Amino acid sequence: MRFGGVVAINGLDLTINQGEIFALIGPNGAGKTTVFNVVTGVYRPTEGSVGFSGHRIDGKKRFAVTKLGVARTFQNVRLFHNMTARENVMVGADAHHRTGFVGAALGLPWHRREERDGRAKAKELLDFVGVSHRMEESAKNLPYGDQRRLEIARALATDPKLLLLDEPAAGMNPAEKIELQDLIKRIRDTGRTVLLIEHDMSLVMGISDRIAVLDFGQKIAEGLPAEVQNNARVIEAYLGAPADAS
Ligand SMILES: Nc1ncnc2c1ncn2[C@@H]1O[C@H](COP(=O)(O)OP(=O)(O)OP(=O)(O)O)[C@@H](O)[C@H]1O
Repeated sequence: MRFGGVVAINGLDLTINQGEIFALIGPNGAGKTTVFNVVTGVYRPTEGSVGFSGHRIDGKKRFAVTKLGVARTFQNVRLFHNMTARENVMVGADAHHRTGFVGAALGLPWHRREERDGRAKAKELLDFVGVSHRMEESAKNLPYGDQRRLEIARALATDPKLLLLDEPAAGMNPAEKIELQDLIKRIRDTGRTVLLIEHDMSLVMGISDRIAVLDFGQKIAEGLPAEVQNNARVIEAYLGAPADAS
């Protein structure tokens, strides 16, 4: 993937298995968020392809990728600040609803049923992420850690097979990180696949089934947490010095 003269991802070959927690790590600017943007249809890759669940999805529109079962959260929280937590989750679920705007405006019966089901589903998801006690509060009044979990609930509302989390632990305190770790495992345990970008190494090492390391748009290592942690190229990329330098 190029942006003018910048090659953000270069010859990257990644296979993520169904039902695993896969982490994408690497120094700032390595290309991690660009991978998310290419997978979710924000950018059409200048070369290469992306396959998901038997479909080729590179270049597809964002809503089409969502419909196929891919959802994401963003590096910076993106919520509807004046809507309640529950409404934010219901908006997330709209990607799968039948009626849309016209049905809502006409008050069609199946729209009313969807609305009722949507409210119940939203509560369930907020319970699942641990924010249901604040579901009628405006998103902007939630503590930061709860906003991040609300974002995850909103992404889950589309019932994704693959969930992409972009730095979910950023700005969280240690207790919130432990809860997040547990939440990500529970998401995987419901049968979903999780692709994670994260800078917090203890979180990454603690929950990932496999890890790939990017540096300047290229994959420099891939494997189990213990393998990646001890890889000389990875240590070099992070420390910015040859691995054997003393
Ligand atoms: N829309 C864009 N236009 C131009 N350059 C871009 C664009 N998006 C990303 N880049 C460039 O691509 C490279 C990879 O950026 P990317 O945001 O994917 O890195 P990252 O690994 O997610 O970094 P970070 O950990 O800091 O979020 C950077 O050099 C960045 O400046």
